[in-house]
Amino acid sequence: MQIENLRKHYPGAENTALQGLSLNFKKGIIAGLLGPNGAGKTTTISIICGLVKADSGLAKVLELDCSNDIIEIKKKIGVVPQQFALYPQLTGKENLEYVGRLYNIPSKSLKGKVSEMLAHFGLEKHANKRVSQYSGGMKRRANIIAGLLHNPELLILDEPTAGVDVQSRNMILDFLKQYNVQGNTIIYTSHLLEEAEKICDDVAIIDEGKLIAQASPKQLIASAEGCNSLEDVFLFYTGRTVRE
Ligand SMILES: Nc1ncnc2c1ncn2[C@@H]1O[C@H](COP(=O)(O)OP(=O)(O)OP(=O)(O)O)[C@@H](O)[C@H]1O
Repeated sequence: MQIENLRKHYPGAENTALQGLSLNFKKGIIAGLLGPNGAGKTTTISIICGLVKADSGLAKVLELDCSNDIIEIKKKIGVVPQQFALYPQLTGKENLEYVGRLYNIPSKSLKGKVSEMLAHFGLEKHANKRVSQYSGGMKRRANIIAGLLHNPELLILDEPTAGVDVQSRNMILDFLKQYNVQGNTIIYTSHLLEEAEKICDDVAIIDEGKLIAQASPKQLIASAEGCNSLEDVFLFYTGRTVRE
């Protein structure tokens, strides 16, 4: 992913969401896009996925231009949004089969793939339950499956472990590591810095729509004075003031 001097001001908004954001993530890694509330993480992801149009600047993924090649990009990337992208009145299985059809997964293989993923994420017993009856952790896991059913080479997740218990979180993180080992790239946002420190190869800390620091968690910790963890580094660069 390559972002250069990206700017975005939402019409009528008080603050500018992205103020010349530049950053690169290499292929094949697990990358963390970190920042306080309102830093511009979701806006960045939305521009990459073609959901939001930047005012200016360049955004490329997999050598494709996010403002022109969005149809091609959508085939190759998977996006797991912060909000659940599931129909509450449909069962988990129905939701995922619907998503699979949107991605043109052949119906012959779709049912098998959905069953396999439901089992992998510990949801096989709940496949025929309506999503409205799922717990928060179950919805999170189903939401992740919906983003990767088509086997994307780049998976982008916006706070995939928000509000889940330790068991679900471990399952999700183990899956992400495994998916990465298979050669896929992962970019994810999280407010859980201990988690990001454990799984990310490269971390970009952004604040007020700009890049503040980028390196591996180890390098960031070593180069920021008095810091022993990624959370220390985060506070070192972004301060202790509570954001709106
Ligand atoms: N649709 C919108 N209309 C107006 N302003 C918006 C809109 N979406 C985001 N913003 C503003 O843009 C800025 C960046 O928001 P964004 O959601 O990208 O941040 P974030 O880093 O993802 O935050 P969080 O960690 O809280 O999810 C904030 O000031 C936010 O209020």
